[in-house]
Amino acid sequence: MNPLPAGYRLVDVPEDRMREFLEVDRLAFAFDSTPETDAIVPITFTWDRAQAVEDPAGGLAAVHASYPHDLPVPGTSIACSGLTWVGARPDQRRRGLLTAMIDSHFARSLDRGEPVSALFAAEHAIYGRYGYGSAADDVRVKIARGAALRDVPGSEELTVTLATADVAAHSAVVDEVHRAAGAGRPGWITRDTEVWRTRMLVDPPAWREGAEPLRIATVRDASGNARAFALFRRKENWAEGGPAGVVKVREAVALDAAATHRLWSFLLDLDLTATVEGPLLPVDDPLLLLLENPRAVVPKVNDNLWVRLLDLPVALAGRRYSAPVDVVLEVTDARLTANAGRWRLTTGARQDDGAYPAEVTRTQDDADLVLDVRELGAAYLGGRSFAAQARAGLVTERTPGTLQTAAAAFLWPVAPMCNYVW
Ligand SMILES: CC(=O)SCCNC(=O)CCNC(=O)[C@H](O)C(C)(C)COP(=O)(O)OP(=O)(O)OC[C@H]1O[C@@H](n2cnc3c(N)ncnc32)[C@H](O)[C@@H]1OP(=O)(O)O
Repeated sequence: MNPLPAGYRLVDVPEDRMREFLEVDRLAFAFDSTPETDAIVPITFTWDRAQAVEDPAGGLAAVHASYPHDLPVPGTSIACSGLTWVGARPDQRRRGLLTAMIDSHFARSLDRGEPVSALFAAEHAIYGRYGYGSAADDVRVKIARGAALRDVPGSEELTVTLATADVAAHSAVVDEVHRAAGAGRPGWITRDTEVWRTRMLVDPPAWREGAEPLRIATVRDASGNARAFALFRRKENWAEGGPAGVVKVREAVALDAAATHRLWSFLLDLDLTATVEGPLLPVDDPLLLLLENPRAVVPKVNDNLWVRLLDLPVALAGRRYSAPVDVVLEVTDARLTANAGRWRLTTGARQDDGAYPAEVTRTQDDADLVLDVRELGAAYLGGRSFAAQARAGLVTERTPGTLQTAAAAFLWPVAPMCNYVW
């Protein structure tokens, strides 16, 4: 455990210290809020998972919380402690407060039976030192109005309705489509509480930046079943050449190719607009394959989820594998030393879905691959190849041929991603 400076201590944060907690986060992230916005935007974590560092005078110097996520991993899902709301007051930085909070977060997560932690990183440089690996990417695209899509049979029969987004009217349909659309995608964390389902649809005026209120487009089939939705707003803009409005899409999710086609045909052809700014999309989103001219799109790829294996054998046995493998991994882990050492990962019989379960046991046998827990976290969701990591010098192959088989087993055919930042 990292020692705190003299006089500082870790404390639980009960709800009656909410104002102090939020004040630290606002100072850390340099943002302000208003009572009107606070009244609309619910706090999504629960106070039993909030923790802080108190300074010697009893004030809060740094804070964090976590969510009890059910994290989809290749072939199944696993209990995951989602680290969030991390912040240190600017006048309390760089004296080890985050490091102490991370050690505590790891210990508490393990006590709760959560073998994995995940997060969205505010800055790329922060979390690798704690053994988190960047495990997924997302892509944001800017698309010109009118961009053509390849034909998809069945798209024409689907209908689109437009409404102003409303929690009571739309949270159920948004949840239903989001849940079904992401089934089988590692990292696709669903919104499992009422508070989260509300949070996805709130629209305080302060967030609009001059654009219209949040709208929802819902795609339905002939029976009235929802097949896709997009949450978006248009921002009016008049340029010299005429109308040049922007469509800012918060979320766009579809169940299949026809629904994807229908949804994006609508978003890409709104009157008085010139550009569509997409939401977080998986790097293998069908939209990217349906565009007639993908070069007309300006893509921006960012790191998405970061993953930390807290209980290595439970975490590795808690996902499925794409191919048979029998490999000894020699792992370094400076913070959680119970993970360090050699582990044999052996897959069992192929399941009906084509994937393989695995057993993970400690071994004294010679290592086939040598790597840090950070690289194992990066590969955990199936989106980063050991072979690529080896080319970057981050994984060492000791037994020729094992890089190929282990990389094939850990990779997954569906790209990992979570489509909202928590
Ligand atoms: C999951 C999430 O919630 S992501 C949100 C993270 N929060 C933010 O980005 C808000 C603004 N930043 C902050 O509040 C703080 O700078 C924090 C929370 C990122 C770091 O808190 P601190 O208490 O200063 O971190 P701490 O002193 O424990 O630093 C540990 C190490 O990380 C390094 N470090 C910490 N933050 C950063 C950073 N943003 N960039 C580069 N290095 C960093 C420190 O230099 C130190 O390195 P060292 O061990 O080599 O000396």
